[in-house]
Amino acid sequence: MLIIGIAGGTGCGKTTVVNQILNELPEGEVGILWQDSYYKDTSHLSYDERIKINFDHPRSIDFDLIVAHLKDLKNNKPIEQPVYSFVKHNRTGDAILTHPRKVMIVEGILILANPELRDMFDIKIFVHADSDERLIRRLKRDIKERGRDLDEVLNRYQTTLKPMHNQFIEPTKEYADIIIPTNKHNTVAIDIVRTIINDKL
Ligand SMILES: Nc1ncnc2c1ncn2[C@@H]1O[C@H](COP(=O)(O)OP(=O)(O)O)[C@@H](O)[C@H]1O
Ligand SMILES: Nc1ccn([C@@H]2O[C@H](COP(=O)(O)O)[C@@H](O)[C@H]2O)c(=O)n1
Repeated sequence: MLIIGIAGGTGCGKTTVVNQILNELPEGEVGILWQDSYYKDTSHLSYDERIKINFDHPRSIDFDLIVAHLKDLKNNKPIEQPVYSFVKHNRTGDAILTHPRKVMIVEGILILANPELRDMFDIKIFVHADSDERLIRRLKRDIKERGRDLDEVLNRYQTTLKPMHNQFIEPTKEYADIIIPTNKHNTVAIDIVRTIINDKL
């Protein structure tokens, strides 16, 4: 099994890169773990308490569960990946049966910040877009897809997202084997990643 970690700040284009890689590889050979699926269970908190959580800090993520799931997949065991709701700020209680595949991708803002998880990756990719570009993309996406408004996104950006990005996410760029710039669509980088994956398979 080849395990690829894809990190980068919110809105940099990680999901887009994952989908581009998926399109380039044979169906059924690639599986994905989304870091967002592994936000800690917050069922014990009220909605008003949940919206105050700092979702850009590593302690908001259940890294132990990601690592355990990745180990199971490596041992050829399927796992139940939790489903997360950005609207409820909590796990939904559902899970997606995720089977081991030749290539497993782990995607998320903080996946290179946890040493145990980081050490499990054969290839580490950091997707980069300038912070103004990421903020614009995040604003559009969160309003359209995640039930947010302008004030919520800008307030979260100033209070937690930007400082956490500078403290925990940007520094993990140094661990990357490949940095993909996505201020524009970058088909050359995707071709290179596809070639590397095919080479290793
Ligand atoms: N290279 C790019 N150029 C322009 N827009 C992009 C690019 N990559 C992603 N986007 C757009 O930016 C938004 C956030 O991208 P996404 O892949 O969801 O980022 P992430 O998963 O890193 O948060 C999406 O609406 C997506 O269509
Ligand atoms: N309930 C939540 C949980 C997380 N977020 C934000 O999601 C971002 C990470 O996801 P990307 O797809 O953008 O990589 C992160 O920056 C959190 O602030 C949220 O808004 N609500």
